[in-house]
Amino acid sequence: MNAPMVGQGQKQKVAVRDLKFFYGDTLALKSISLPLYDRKVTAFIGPSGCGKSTLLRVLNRMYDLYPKQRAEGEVLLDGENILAPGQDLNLLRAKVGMVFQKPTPFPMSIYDNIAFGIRLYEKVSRSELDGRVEAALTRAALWGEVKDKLNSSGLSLSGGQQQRLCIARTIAVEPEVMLLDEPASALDPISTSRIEELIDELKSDYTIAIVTHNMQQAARVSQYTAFMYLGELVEFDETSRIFTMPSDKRTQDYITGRFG
Ligand SMILES: Nc1ncnc2c1ncn2[C@@H]1O[C@H](COP(=O)(O)OP(=O)(O)OP(=O)(O)O)[C@@H](O)[C@H]1O
Repeated sequence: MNAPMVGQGQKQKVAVRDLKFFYGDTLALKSISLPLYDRKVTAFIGPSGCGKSTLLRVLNRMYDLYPKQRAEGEVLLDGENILAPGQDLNLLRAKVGMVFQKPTPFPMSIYDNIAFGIRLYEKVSRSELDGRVEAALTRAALWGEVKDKLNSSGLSLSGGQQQRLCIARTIAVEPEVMLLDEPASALDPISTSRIEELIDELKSDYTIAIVTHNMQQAARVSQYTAFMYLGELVEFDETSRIFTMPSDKRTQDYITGRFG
């Protein structure tokens, strides 16, 4: 595997080292090592069941909510192993935010969807909160569409708007890393391209990992791509290389649609 040579000179915001992941006795990730470079987008691709979502869920210890799931190895965030015991998981999840495939707004107003997370982590005045809500919605390219109905339910928005609301909610707590699990797969083509534009824009401030089944999307939005197969990392490289001259035949077969 060619990971150590790729992206030399770039800062590794996250370094995954020899990561194994178990669902009970089943090994779902087999010694994965890869970097997430600072303020770059890394796409995780591969056939269904290869472990993309599992890998993503390790990066903010989402799996911790489930007693039979466990990870071995290291995931260094700015050099600190987030898998080590004694981590403050709330703080970790504020630093490493996640957006899911299906938009999941809270059943509350648009304003409160954003304000909720801020209030959870910080004590801020009402006027400061207003500013933070506006800034997050603006950053998620949603402010113009919702500024006159901030008290309406988040659930009253369209699917694409709901997903941008969820991205705004993640941005509002000022994370450093954003994990996106097929964020556009439930959306129409116009909403999808808005989300892709947004990802491109967000990478100036955030380190982003995205799981996608859409090869064109991976090629459009990411600078680095990890191709996984049966719980292994087959290849990690610059996206342009993965899609033009992959070094492994399985990657070649996958990106040309021969399997998966
Ligand atoms: N809760 C679970 N309990 C047991 N095994 C699981 C669980 N979730 C996932 N797995 C197994 O772990 C492996 C990786 O699954 P994962 O969901 O990470 O794959 P994926 O690449 O994200 O797939 P997809 O593209 O279909 O979403 C699969 O073999 C899957 O069956």
